[in-house]
Amino acid sequence: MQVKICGITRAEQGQAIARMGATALGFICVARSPRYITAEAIRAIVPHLPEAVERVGVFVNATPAELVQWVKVSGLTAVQLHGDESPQTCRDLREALPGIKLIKAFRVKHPNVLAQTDAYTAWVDALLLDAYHPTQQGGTGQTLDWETLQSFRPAVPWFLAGGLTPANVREAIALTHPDGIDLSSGVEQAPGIKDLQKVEHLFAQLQTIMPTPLP
Ligand SMILES: O=C(O)c1ccccc1N[C@@H]1O[C@H](COP(=O)(O)O)[C@@H](O)[C@H]1O
Repeated sequence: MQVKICGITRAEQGQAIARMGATALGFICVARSPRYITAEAIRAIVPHLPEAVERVGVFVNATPAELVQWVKVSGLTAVQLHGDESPQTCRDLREALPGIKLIKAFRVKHPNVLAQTDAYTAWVDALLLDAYHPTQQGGTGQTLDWETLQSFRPAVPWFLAGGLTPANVREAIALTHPDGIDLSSGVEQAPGIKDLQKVEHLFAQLQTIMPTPLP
């Protein structure tokens, strides 16, 4: 099970969370987010992290040229496309960002969004499903209707996101069987500041359902 913890802004927190067993750390590269971090600040954090941990930049409708520049400056190993990026944009990014993993995120307003994901799987490494919110693009703490995801089995691995917490993560996994989970506001004390006790509680919960969830 992949475990991505998103909204990292501090090196010591990223390091501690990686040590607890996160397989990926997310950095919010969206200027209007309260969890925003610059490319230069990510670059300063990266040397403190284990090499094996994926460093995921989260973007909303950034252009390919902007993404190339962010990756070059920051040391990201993956980008999460959390806006309305088209399959063609993902295809272009595949070429523009060789060696960088692409994760296409969908904010699921209605279950029919799931059918749209098929058009992306040839161009991305993973999908991510997040909850829909009318005014915010992510980090909302809203959950999806997990019942509607029970038979979601795309051709690439997928992450469940949206309002996951140490208290609900076991039920969410049991109902949806994702390849990975992604948590942000459910393990933070304030936007951009993680609550390490909550993260520890999360991994303790995961340990009860997967004896060896950690890398
Ligand atoms: O966290 C943000 O501020 C954010 C801003 C813009 C796009 C995505 C953002 N976060 C992503 O939201 C999901 C779920 O967050 P939560 O667990 O419900 O708080 C996660 O994938 C973040 O990467």
